[in-house]
Amino acid sequence: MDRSEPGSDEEKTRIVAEEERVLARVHKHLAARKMRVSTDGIDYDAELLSLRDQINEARLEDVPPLIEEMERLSEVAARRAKVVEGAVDPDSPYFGRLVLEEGDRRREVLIGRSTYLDPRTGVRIVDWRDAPVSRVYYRYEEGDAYEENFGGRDVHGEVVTRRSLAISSTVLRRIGSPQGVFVRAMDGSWRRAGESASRLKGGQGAAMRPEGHHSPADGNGASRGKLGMGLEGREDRFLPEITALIDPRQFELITKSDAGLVVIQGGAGSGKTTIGLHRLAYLAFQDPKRFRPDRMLVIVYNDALVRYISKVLPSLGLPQAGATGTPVTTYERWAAKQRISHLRGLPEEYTEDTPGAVTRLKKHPVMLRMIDDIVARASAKFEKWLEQALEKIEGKEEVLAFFREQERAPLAVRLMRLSRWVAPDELSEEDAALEAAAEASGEPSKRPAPKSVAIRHAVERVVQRARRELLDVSAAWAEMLTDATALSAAFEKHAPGEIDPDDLRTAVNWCIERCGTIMGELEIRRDEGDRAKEKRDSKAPNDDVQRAIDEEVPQPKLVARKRGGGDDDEDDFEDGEDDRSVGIDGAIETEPPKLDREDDALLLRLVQRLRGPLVKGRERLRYEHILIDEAQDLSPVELAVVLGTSTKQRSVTMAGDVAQRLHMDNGFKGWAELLDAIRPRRAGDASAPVEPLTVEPLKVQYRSTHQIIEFAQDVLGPLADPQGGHAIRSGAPVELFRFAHNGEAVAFLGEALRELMQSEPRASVALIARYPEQADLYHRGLVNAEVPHLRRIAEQDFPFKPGIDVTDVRQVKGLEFDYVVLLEVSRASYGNSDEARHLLHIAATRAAHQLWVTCSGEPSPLLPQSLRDRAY
Ligand SMILES: Nc1ncnc2c1ncn2[C@@H]1O[C@H](COP(=O)(O)OP(=O)(O)OP(=O)(O)O)[C@@H](O)[C@H]1O
Repeated sequence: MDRSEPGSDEEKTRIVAEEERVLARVHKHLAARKMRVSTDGIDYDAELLSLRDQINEARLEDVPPLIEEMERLSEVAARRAKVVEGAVDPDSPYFGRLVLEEGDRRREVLIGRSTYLDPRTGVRIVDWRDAPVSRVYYRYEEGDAYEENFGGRDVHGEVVTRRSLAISSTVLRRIGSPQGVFVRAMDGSWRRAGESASRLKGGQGAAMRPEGHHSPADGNGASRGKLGMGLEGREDRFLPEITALIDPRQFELITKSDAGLVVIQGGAGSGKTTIGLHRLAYLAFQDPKRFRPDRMLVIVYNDALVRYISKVLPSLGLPQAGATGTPVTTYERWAAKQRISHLRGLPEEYTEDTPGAVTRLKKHPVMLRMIDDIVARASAKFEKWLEQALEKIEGKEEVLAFFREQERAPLAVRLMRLSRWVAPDELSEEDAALEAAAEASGEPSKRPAPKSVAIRHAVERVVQRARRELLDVSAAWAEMLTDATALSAAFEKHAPGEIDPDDLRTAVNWCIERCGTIMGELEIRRDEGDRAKEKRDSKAPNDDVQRAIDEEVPQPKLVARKRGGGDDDEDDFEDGEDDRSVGIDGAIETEPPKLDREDDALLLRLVQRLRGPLVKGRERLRYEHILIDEAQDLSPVELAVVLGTSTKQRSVTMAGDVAQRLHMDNGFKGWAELLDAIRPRRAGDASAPVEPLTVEPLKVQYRSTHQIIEFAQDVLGPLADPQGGHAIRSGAPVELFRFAHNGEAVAFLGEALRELMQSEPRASVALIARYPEQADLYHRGLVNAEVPHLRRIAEQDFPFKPGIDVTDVRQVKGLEFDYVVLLEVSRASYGNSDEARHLLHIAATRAAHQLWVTCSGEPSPLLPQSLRDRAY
């Protein structure tokens, strides 16, 4: 469309004027209300107190109307409190405007982040989470007829006007309407989005608009060799602003049923994280009691996202993460915390150099089957002991039947139930707490308990023994990882051909060495703990559920073992910092034993299956809703552990993208396979219900331009999903720049970046290398080239501010930047492997508007041929 035709200017003027008028009216009203609230507010408390006095003194027949009046008044007071306190932010009071026509009635509804209704003035702001009005906003377009149920009434109507608005610091800055997107420039003038961008490019007609629809004629190379799209005045893409733009498909996912597992699969930048977080906010609004913020959990991929999301949660109406807020964490942090709190005494540090073969083994879905087998073997062993102990006692069959009926519960719970059943009068507080914690794991049997003292004694003896010998999680873990025969049999049975025998050997050898040391240390500490315990008053009440089921004695922090230092056993377990051992000859000695990161999941899964659900203090650790972002990068065992903390309704959102896998060794094959792997399988129950699986695809990739998405799909090669999504914006072509030497590359980029920072000081730029060392090199070079606003990001410490972040590809997952330059996309950095394809895909799709690729050696074979042909 020709943007300069007079008609479109009139349209712009009319729409802008309309919206400015509405905003002025709302501001005027809000200012007046502020005055009113402070001067003529009714004192509802006083009125209610007076009514209460009247009721006390009233005759019987007068009481009902007084009570009715009291109820009415308290409702009004509550509503008013909600509305008045409903914190309409005058800086940004709403982000959407609807004009609805129902019969001969027309009404205007503004959509915002909280509700504010004033029938007198007709100012009506409705919270976006408040259906059904929000449904009309999100699901219908301007001109659509709708049918909705408002407060029990079926209503037909038409959407006369539907606009999205960006208002910040009280100023209207952007209007989205079917007639076009209008943006306020710094000088206060209004333009259609796209106009100024193409003008900045010398009017060559390349449609580098930050908004609008993609047209194939766009992107004709007008910007070759120039970084920057003239994004002055562009809209903020941060979460709060996106609430206005959510599309009907995304809205459908946000408002999905509050029970069951939902998998959102979507290409890079299709809004998975956005939707997951809005879903959290929506659920909390619909049922604030159940979805209390602190009863939900958000697991994201990295620390940068933890920081970013914690910061934006309040804008979605959820309190800041903290004691009462929703915990936002990475899986690794969450798992380490749980593991340390449930299994004290094990090392708290992790090895940095876990071999790939070990990771592959420990993350393989077969580990879940191994854990099933361990639990089944332990139960069988217990049954055998029980049978032997009860051999000549009448009623044996009944006891065994009771134990077998509890099959669904973790072993510790089964033992506890059994001993409570035979000796109900010996109910301890711990037992009751454990039962409460295990409530979801199958009901206790209703059989009448046997009275025989002989049974009682025999059962107690066997239960005691089992608690000592069968519930030892660390021992089970060590046994599982070091039994090469059992491991290879399990692979043979469940995943034939999925592990290389050499890999298995390497992994088992590694585990034998590590588990041996760790278990040895644990053994000594237990002995010491036992001795210490003996000294203490052994009858001291212990009301800690965790300890009731914890056979391991809590210990001071494990520190380095001195070896070769002579007789210094006494020093082995000092409660102190890491005292790396120094031998007689002064040489640095062996490191203290460490776990592999992957051990956390295995240990925690064993805790869940043997001892019972994870706990927090005295209560079961349970989340009403769990959002797991980048779920494709968790292994089935890790997911099973996290999902084991969801409530019975299992309200879970898993967001992910098969194309953005980073952990190639986590056994991920697809969503269906993943869910199948974590499906509960209980001994002897092959028909356990398969969890209903809904994989919900998101098809529109909002972040990046059509050119960037095409490039990113190309580098995936055979891994690309033919059903993948599509971009809706068009921009500059992706460029490849080849240099003879990286010094030349630095000089070239230095100039382009200096220019960019000058012309677009608000732009966010990422320079993404494959390896940290490359990032260091470029960073140093660019500092010398005096590029301003330069930051070297090595540890996820992105400031989310305009400027240039020089980093490596493993840091950037889930993030986004206006411009991205991929550094050194050479054969050496991105060879022909699946991992390199995924990495390149992830790095490229961080760019919203423009992508450059540089290389000073032989270009990567993953780069599209056409790009290599036209490289600079
Ligand atoms: N309906 C929408 N309209 C406009 N922009 C949107 C919409 N939904 C999401 N976005 C924007 O698209 C970008 C990508 O969103 P988000 O980060 O949620 O995607 P993602 O699928 O999680 O991405 P990735 O897979 O790369 O982690 C963000 O800038 C977001 O604000």
